[in-house]
Amino acid sequence: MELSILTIFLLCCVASLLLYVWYMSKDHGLFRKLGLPGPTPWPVVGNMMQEMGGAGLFDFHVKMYKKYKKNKVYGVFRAKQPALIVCDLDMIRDICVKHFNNFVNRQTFDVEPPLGNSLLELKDDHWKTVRATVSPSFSTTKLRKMYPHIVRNTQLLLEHLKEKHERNEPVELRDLLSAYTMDMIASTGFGVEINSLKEGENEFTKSGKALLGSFGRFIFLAMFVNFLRPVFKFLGITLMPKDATEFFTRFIDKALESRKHEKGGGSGRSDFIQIMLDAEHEDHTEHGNHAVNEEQENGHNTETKKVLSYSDIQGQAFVFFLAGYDTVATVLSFTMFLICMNPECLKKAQEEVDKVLEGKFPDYDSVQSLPYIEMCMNEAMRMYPPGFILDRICDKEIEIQGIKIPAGMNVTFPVHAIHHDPELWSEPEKFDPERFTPENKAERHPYAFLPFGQGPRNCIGMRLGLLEVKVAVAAMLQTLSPVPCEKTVYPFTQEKLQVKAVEGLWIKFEPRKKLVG
Ligand code: HEM
Repeated sequence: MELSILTIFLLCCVASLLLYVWYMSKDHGLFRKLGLPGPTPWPVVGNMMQEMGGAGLFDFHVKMYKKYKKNKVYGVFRAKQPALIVCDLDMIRDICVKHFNNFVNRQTFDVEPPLGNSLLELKDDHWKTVRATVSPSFSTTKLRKMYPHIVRNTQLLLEHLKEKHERNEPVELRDLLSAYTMDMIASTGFGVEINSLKEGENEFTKSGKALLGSFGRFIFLAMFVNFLRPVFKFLGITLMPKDATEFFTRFIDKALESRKHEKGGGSGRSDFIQIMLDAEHEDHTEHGNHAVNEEQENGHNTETKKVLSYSDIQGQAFVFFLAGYDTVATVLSFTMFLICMNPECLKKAQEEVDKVLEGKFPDYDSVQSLPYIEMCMNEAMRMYPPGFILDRICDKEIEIQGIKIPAGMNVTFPVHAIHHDPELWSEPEKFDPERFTPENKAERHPYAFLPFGQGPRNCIGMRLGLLEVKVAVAAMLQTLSPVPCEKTVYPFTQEKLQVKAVEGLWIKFEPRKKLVG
């Protein structure tokens, strides 16, 4: 009997499909074999339908965390990839700090450059060298140098909000403050003023959104068809959206190129790329004999600094855009919104600002003395942490707190679920900045609060991020009062896969005090 071409084709399709189902599901018995609990994985998708679909990522991990907390860990499969979710805070501490050398890397998917060359993705010794070189860019001295950029952009934000008030227009905090953050990054990172706040959507905010909005495409390509990567490469298909990546790469290249033609290579400028270029120059002149930087003083990364390659600089400049954009905008918008929705907190925050700043725009030193504003920011980051899930890869098999972790395993910290654990935070859905008084903090496990991760691979931009948010919150509360408006929805619905309010964060601003001097 002869088979028609169509029949052969159909048989090949069925065989490929069966092969695909087998390949994607063959390891799904791993956690059972290891004697570790977890929800039952489905063929091919593992637990992704439960994790990403249904009630959403946040609810899924809150439920699983509650169910398996007593077991310290639970296992899930993201398609064929296993991930061990760690609920035990002592285990998280040991992974991040005590056994850091066995957990240096995050899970990566060979993302193409420049993101692939950034600190987020780099591995092992290459990561250590770049991190040690870039760390001093966030020292007190360097942040002071960047401060005038922050002041200029915050003053533009205040003017913009006053105009909104004059036109009696409400503002959606997330969009507004994303534009402000983009202006701040271009300015503190590259010494360029891009005016997203005034212009509304421009190429910068559009490309920033495109990069952040590519999560679904990234997950699909990296999780379900990763084995086809050579074919993608051949066809020019990338994990990150090409146009947006190229837009930022062109901008970074132009900024780097222009420094070559400036007097002294741009030295005297106080932005992030200049600090990286100066670090290179320092190395040439001092032959690598550098003063100890702040991070080294804190016991992290005692590597000697080395010269960064062009692609290293490009990678870090790119991540300055990516890592500092949505994170800062999220913390800033939720902090302002939650303060606005809790009038007693608003009153306390404004009293503090009035007392400490004495009617003057916050300077670098005065902004360090605003403990109540900091408590409000911490509480907003507890409820809505931008890094709601963090991970590390286990290098060699190890036993931690009685749990055996195999080599190559992804260990994930469910930050959002930990931040909403009622045993750590009573009434976790309530906005209560008092949780962050020094006394209350001292009573809690130090790993109960993880907005910037922990250990040598924590957020390198933490101090800059906190500074940007604190200056903006203080300056807004000093001269304006946030008030609810007709469009305000509170409590709001959180999106299923992003730290975002479905209905938006709408408020109005009313004028308050004028600055002196
Ligand atoms: C309030 C704002 C911010 C929040 C909440 C935040 C949060 C985080 C978190 C949770 C991580 C992962 C840490 C870990 O795995 O332990 C991280 C890593 C990182 N962040 Fe931030 N971030 C913020 C602002 C910034 C800013 C302004 C920059 C830069 C310019 C930045 C650059 C980075 C980089 C480069 C990494 C990777 C570090 C490494 O792997 O060595 N972040 N951030």
